[in-house]
Amino acid sequence: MTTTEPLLRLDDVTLTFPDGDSRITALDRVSLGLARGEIAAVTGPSGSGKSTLLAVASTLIRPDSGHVWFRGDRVVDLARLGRREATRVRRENIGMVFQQSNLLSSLTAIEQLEVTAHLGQRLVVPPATRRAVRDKARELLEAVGLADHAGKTAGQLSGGQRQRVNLARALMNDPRLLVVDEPTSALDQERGAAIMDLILSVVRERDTATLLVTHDRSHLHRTDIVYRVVDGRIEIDETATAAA
Ligand SMILES: Nc1ncnc2c1ncn2[C@@H]1O[C@H](COP(=O)(O)OP(=O)(O)OP(=O)(O)O)[C@@H](O)[C@H]1O
Repeated sequence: MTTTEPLLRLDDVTLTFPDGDSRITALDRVSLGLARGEIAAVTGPSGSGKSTLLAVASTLIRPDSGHVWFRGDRVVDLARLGRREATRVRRENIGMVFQQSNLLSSLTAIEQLEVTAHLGQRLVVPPATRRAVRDKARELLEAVGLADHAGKTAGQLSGGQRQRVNLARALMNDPRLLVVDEPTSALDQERGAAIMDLILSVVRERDTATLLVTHDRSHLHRTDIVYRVVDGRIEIDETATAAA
């Protein structure tokens, strides 16, 4: 890759899963590039491979073949990393927001963010670092409109509020890449629209490259490019992209 290369580049990525006696092709020779700060929507029918694409882009699954070039401190091929190195790259560079908020039920909103920041650090964290982490967590909770809810546990928050904490947590380590998988599917329409609006505003403001899987077409015009995945193959949705 040269310096003009994108943050993330998938080259001819294929991934299959076992399916009885045969295998199902979840990603079929997928290629795409995502520039720094670019927001890409990923649409397509159920079972077409969207979540699998995000899993590959965020090191959770290694594809059978192809390359997943990621430009962090140095350029690495996520498709070739061992588990340990993949975890390190993910923690340092990639934030994830999934359909369910999967917060730790006993922790308060601010603690959810702090735990993420301290993951991978030494067991004894210096007080100055702890303070800086807390300030950062407060600032992010404020950015997602939860400044007054920092002390509430996951169970004391509504679904929409939990998803806001989830977003703030995903941004805690200033990821170069954010992957977001159907963040509104567990919410009613109004709350879903508010979360989508928040995600798009926050990533744009922070210039965070984002891969956003969504069924909600009403926000596509706020993204930079719209992809469509059908049967594991990816193509640019020219009409939706032109309107973006
Ligand atoms: N862990 C797995 N084991 C076996 N098959 C899988 C696994 N994960 C996904 N698949 C299959 O791979 C294909 C793509 O699934 P994927 O979850 O990526 O689709 P999707 O587009 O995200 O669907 P949805 O919109 O319903 O979430 C599907 O046929 C699915 O059944």
